[in-house]
Amino acid sequence: MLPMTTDVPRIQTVDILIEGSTITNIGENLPEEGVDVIIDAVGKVVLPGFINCHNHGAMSLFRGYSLDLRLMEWLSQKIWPAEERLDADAVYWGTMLAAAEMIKSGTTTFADMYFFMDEVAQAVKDSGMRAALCQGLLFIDDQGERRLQSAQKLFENWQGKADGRITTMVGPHAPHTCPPDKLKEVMDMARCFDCPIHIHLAETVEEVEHIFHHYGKSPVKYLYDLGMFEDHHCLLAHAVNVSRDDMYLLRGFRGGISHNPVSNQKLGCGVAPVVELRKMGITVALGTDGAGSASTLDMFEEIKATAWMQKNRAADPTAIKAYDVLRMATIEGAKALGLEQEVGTIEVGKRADLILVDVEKPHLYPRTDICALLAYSANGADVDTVIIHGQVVMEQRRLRCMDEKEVLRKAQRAACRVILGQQSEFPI
Ligand SMILES: CSC[C@H]1O[C@@H](n2cnc3c(O)ncnc32)[C@H](O)[C@@H]1O
Ligand SMILES: [Zn+2]
Repeated sequence: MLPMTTDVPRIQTVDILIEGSTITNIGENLPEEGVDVIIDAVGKVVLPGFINCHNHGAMSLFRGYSLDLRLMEWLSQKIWPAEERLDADAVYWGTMLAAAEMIKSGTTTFADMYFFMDEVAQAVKDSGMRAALCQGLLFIDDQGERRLQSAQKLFENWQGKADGRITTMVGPHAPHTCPPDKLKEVMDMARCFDCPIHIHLAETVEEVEHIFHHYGKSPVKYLYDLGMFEDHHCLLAHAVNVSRDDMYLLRGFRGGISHNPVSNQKLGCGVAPVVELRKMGITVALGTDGAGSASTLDMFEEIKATAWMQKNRAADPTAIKAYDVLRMATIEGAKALGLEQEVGTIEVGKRADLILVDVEKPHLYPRTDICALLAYSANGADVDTVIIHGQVVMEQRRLRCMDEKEVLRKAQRAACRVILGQQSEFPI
């Protein structure tokens, strides 16, 4: 196993004992008496499950729909009109589709910001995943107040539910969709619930220009001056277009950044200064964003994209190493969500959120440096078995908590309804 507990890679050949939802012992040749289920991990590498720190799960319904546009055109002309046709059933099956894909590619925890959060939470409960959920709070129409009430209901109904697999956050969408008075209200709400804040920040140059035009400062400085980084735990999605001054303002803030490189590349947003942020001691985790922009929810793709983009940005292949990026996908993700006491490493006392990666494959031979093979050569289809909260949710690539065919069928039907506005099928 690769426990991700140390700053440098440490591979151990050991047994892992799980009792209930918790890892209770790690060691060589642990006794088998009284153990109900034994999983033989020969030929596999056991890792902590990946933590996808920024997603809009039900946007998996928009995969392949409306591509090759700038962010604000994509959102305002295509996605937001389609999202008006969303209903509870569509969000449930869209999130189940996302959960199926995430589990099958090794993700055990995800952060989600969306609408119809009762259905998102139900899908998390049913799929067996762990998630940090927030109602998306946009104030661009007359629905802002209703969304604030939904955020309160999400906290009241779901915080700590599904055996503790669900936690909640407060989710102002972005500086350009939330006016300052609403951001203050949202910060009060986060303080009152003792919840983290999850927000998109500095994703595009257009956002930076928009905020500069209205407030005469950068998006980071705008949130800083509002007091967002004073005492709140914040999860900042993107932070691509940040200056050196912005980075100094962020130094020491509680929480972390979700770097989402595939979505950033696809939308032409730029390359986040990950190496510099990390050098300043800022936690940088990984996320996919919704499959509408990222196209897949496979964290192995984010791991590779991070490595390639940062090496290229620095014109230096030593700028970020395979193990650094694996840490960003695991323990750094746990820190960004405030869940580092629970998940992110394989340690006695932590929740049993583990993945078994099958390395008996041509593209993972010869057995040289395991970290390099996992970060640069493996892909989601190499994940064989997934355990979340002590429960085996996938074994030999078969999902155990959902009927995969039903999920595909129901998601297809929902996507037709939401995108086409009717029950008809897409032309092939
Ligand atoms: C308020 S719920 C989430 C909201 O965000 C939209 N969205 C999806 N991807 C992005 C992105 O990359 N940047 C900003 N906003 C995004 C989604 O469509 C929902 O409306
Ligand atoms: Zn997003």
